[in-house]
Amino acid sequence: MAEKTILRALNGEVLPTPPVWMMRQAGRYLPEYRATRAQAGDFLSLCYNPELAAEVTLQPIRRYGFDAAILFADILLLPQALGADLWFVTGEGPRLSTTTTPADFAKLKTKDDIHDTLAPIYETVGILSRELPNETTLIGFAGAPWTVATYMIAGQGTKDQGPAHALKSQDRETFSKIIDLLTVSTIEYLSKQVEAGAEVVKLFDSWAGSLKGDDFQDFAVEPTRKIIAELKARFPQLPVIAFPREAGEGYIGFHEKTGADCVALDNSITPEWGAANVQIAGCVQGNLAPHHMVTGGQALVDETRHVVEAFKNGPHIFNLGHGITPDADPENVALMVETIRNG
Ligand SMILES: Cc1c2[nH]c(c1CCC(=O)O)Cc1[nH]c(c(CCC(=O)O)c1C)Cc1[nH]c(c(CCC(=O)O)c1C)Cc1[nH]c(c(C)c1CCC(=O)O)C2
Repeated sequence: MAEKTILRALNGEVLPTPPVWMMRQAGRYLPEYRATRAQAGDFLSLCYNPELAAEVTLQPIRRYGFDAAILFADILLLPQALGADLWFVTGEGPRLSTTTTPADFAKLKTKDDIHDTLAPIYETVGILSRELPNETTLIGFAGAPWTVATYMIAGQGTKDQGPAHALKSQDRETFSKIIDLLTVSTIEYLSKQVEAGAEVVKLFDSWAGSLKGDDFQDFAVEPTRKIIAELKARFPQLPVIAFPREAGEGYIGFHEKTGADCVALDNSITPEWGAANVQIAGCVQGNLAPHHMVTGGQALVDETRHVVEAFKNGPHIFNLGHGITPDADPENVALMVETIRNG
């Protein structure tokens, strides 16, 4: 039987205390992260510097003793490896060269040509698998194809993913080709992470909630199912976490439809709803609202206890419902961890 708490929960075990980690746990709310990022120069230079990327991954483990470390990288490194230009505008977010026409698509590389660009990421994974404490699980990740496609098509983050929805209806062929290229490339990218030492992988589908009806099946469920099926063919023991953020009713049956071992829940659903409708099918991860890491106090303690209590009868990994924000207070994170572990 697996020893590490995260692997035990992913294997379906119900633990007396849920293991815990946080999305974006290595991030700007930590002064030591800001210092290392300044040393690297900027965010992308940090992602591609294996020593420093490993250092920021380890910082929250040292501070809080989280049960898992997530590789420090970004979901947009894959489109960059496929040939898109990528840069970050401070205070605004990512920008990419757009892929919207057959000619744009034809310029992209193939799934077999991504590894030169991504080699430093695999090196970071290798360093982490050697340096992490024995009890800490190493999580690799990628964006799910739909979410990554929304950025490639719009060239930036969008509120409603309008440009991706438009391409989907106006040039279905090009849109589908982008999704398919991302699907096969993600399989190769995650396989290399696993070979380098990732013990679990997570697929971030941050914009799954904007896919409705058949689109949710075709572009959130199906690419995720294909990626998981091929990864499990290659690595039969590999646990996979899927995060179809704001899927709502779409969360129901997501384990069975995709083969995910764990489904991560966001804050748009209550823990009770998640337990009754999603955890019945397997492990869930979540779902404390990230604002508690800013506001703290008794509400943080009460809500942390509420989440633990609601999920206590099934396999559960404690996490936030989305990434911790830069304005969070590191003391509040300590209070959350203390509350989970000591009641
Ligand atoms: C949509 C998306 C992106 N990146 C990611 C998603 C999906 C999850 C989600 O919905 O949050 C995922 C991601 N981004 C990052 C990680 C590393 C692992 C982790 O800490 O969870 C992961 C898993 C680091 C990061 N990725 C980014 C930062 C902040 C960069 C900085 O230091 O300035 C970090 C730590 C930048 C980023 N990267 C992206 C955006 C939109 C931004 C800008 C927004 C922001 O500033 O928070 C794309």
